[in-house]
Order: sequence, then C-alpha cells, then structure tokens
Amino acid sequence: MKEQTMNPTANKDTVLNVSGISKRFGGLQALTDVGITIQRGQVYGLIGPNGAGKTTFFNVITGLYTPDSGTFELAGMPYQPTAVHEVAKAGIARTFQNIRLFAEMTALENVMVGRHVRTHSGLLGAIFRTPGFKAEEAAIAGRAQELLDYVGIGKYADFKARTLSYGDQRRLEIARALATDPQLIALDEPAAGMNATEKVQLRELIDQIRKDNRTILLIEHDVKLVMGLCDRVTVLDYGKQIAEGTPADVQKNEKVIEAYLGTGGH
Ligand SMILES: Nc1ncnc2c1ncn2[C@@H]1O[C@H](COP(=O)(O)OP(=O)(O)OP(=O)(O)O)[C@@H](O)[C@H]1O
Repeated sequence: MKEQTMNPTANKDTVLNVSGISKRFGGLQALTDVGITIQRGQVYGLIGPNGAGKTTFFNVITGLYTPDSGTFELAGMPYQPTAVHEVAKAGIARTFQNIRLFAEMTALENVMVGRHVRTHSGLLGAIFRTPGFKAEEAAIAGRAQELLDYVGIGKYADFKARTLSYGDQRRLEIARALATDPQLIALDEPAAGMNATEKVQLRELIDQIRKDNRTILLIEHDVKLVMGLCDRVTVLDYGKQIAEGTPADVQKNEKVIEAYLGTGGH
C-alpha cells in the first residue's frame, strides 16, 4: 500500500501519525489520501507549489477543517480534529501564515493566554480571584516570561503585541505555541515576510527548539530554509503526496523537479 511505502512505520517515538486524509471543497479535491509520520525531535517539512494543499492539510490536522476521511494519532493516542481547542488540548500548537496575536495585549499576556490551555482554576476562580487562582496566575506569568526570553524577546514583555516588529511578532507566536506544552508545534510559513537576517535567526531558533527535544511540522515556501532545517520532507502537488524522504532524496526526485519547474510552479 502507498502509505506503508511512503511513511516510516509508527513506533513509540512517533509523535504524529496521520493517514488517508482527503478533503474536497465543492468540485475541487484539495487533498487525496495524504499521510505523514513524524518522530519525536524531528523537524518535518511540508512543501509544494502554490495551491498544492499545504494549508488545507494543516487546517485539517489542527481542527479548522473537517476532513472527508483520515485517521489521526498523536503520541500514540487517537485524536479527533473536530475543534481547534480540542486539538490544542490533545497537544498540537500552531502558528498562522497571517499572524494572529491579540494586538492590544502585551507580549507577556499573549503567551499567558497560550498557557491557559493547561491551567486548572476555572472561571469562578478568575472572577473571585481566589488564592489558588492568584498563585496559578503568578506561575503562568513566570513561565511566560521564561518563554519570551527563550525566543529572544524577553525585553518586550510589557510591549503591546502590535508594536513589535514583524519578526518579533512571529517569535511571539512561537512562544505562545510553546506555552501550551505541545507534543507538536505546527509552524505555518514562519519565514514569510522576513528579511535575510530574521530568517537566519529564525533558523537558529527552530534548531534550538529541536535540540530541546520538541517536534516541529513546518510549512514553508523558502525551499532553502526547508532543505537546511528539516529531517524529512513531504511534497504535495495538486493535493497528492508526490514524494517523502530526506531533503537530499526529495531534491533529486523527478516528480518534485517536474512539479516545481516543469509546469512553471503553477
Ligand atoms: N476554504 C476553502 N474553500 C474552497 N477552496 C479552498 C479552501 N481552502 C483552500 N481551497 C483550495 O484548495 C486548494 C489547496 O489550497 P491550499 O491553500 O491548501 O494550498 P497551499 O499549498 O497552502 O497553497 P499556498 O502555498 O498558495 O498557500 C486550492 O486550490 C485552494 O483554492
């Protein structure tokens, strides 16, 4: 079967194991039988020409779109990508191609929001500001500051998100994603709109996150960045998976060369 030859076998180190994902929009088959397996500590790239289905795939695994078919497993547990917050709870955190921060909140508050996915004090605790709630908030703020330091924007903790540079806003989104303690961090075109220096810094940050034994799924248009960073890559074209493997293998693949060059990158 196709998935068995394209994907390495899932085992105890597998973080994400999805297969048979299909998604149709009206008359358009956006994804056909797509599956990937990501091992713990890997940076896994998803590439393909415009309209290949990358964002649709991301939206399906993170609960924004309901797939027509597919099986989903995160760290060995089946999960149903039926709602974004359920997927976040299950352990996938994501960033967006178009940055989605709370513009009027501070950088610190934005990260604290991410952390609340994992907190215990309920709404009543928040309203009555119980001692348990206050202690938890202090711990969350402390952890949020650590994460801002980690992504390199600790000094901007009290700045409103909208006042940060584009590159720093992307870092802030990553800090917020990390705050959920995810099994998998899904980054949707993190280098989009970045200048060369910001891209180098982003690459260092992603490398650091990997070294800290996190697992990353990356959609990226910058093929050079993908090839330099990723352990494995899947290439989509017209919603189909045309190649899977190491960057070196994928770069040599005839179908990939054809998809990018042969048809003018459609
Ligand atoms: N919500 C939607 N409704 C209808 N069609 C959609 C929707 N989302 C995506 N599509 C279509 O599905 C196909 C795949 O789009 P998708 O955005 O997933 O590709 P992509 O690989 O992420 O492209 P890009 O690199 O341009 O972002 C495209 O033909 C697109 O027009």
